[in-house]
Amino acid sequence: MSTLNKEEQLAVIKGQIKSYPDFPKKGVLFRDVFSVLQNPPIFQLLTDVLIETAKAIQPSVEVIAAVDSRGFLFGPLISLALKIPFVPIRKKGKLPGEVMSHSYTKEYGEDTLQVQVGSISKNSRVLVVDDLIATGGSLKGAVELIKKIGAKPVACLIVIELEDLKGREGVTCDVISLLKY
Ligand SMILES: O=P(O)(O)OC[C@H]1O[C@H](OP(=O)(O)OP(=O)(O)O)[C@H](O)[C@@H]1O
Ligand SMILES: Nc1ncnc2[nH]cnc12
Repeated sequence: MSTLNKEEQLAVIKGQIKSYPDFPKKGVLFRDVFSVLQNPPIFQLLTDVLIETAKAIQPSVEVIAAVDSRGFLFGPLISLALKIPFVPIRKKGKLPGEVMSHSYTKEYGEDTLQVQVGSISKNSRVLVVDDLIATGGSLKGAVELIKKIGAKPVACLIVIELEDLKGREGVTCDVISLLKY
């Protein structure tokens, strides 16, 4: 794998992603990132590419935040490699203590995200991680929450981008995606 250039590495990862028409609703083509995790060498390759990409972000990031739940597959791995804290942004009702909330619309429904007040130091530079951007509702919600608690979203790092849905347009920081559909 290591002899492949970046473009070839991304092509190998993309080749592992399975797509399911009409899931979870008619008209949605579901891109299943879990299919990558079923192949350890390709999961390792994806993890390495994410870590390398996160390390190159300028200004350097101080905290990794990831979106419940598929963002949790990758966010902690990146935080360990960069030796910086990991903070979860969870769906409503899952986090104890004082939280801030943001409701939003996504490709196949509505939801509310929450973050614990005090989980990220004020003015910290944050990288937001998720598996996929569709309409951008979830990512936009996560970015707004990070701002609400006084931290600074520097960029979002996403595995899969559904470009036709133009989700990145609503997100108020840089969006870096590895695989475009
Ligand atoms: O750009 P959007 O239209 O907001 O859609 C993208 C979001 O949808 C999926 O999460 P989902 O809410 O289905 O939860 P899950 O990760 O727990 O499956 C995906 O993991 C993203 O977080
Ligand atoms: N098309 C899609 N595939 C996988 N996850 C999604 N989340 C929102 N839209 C999605």
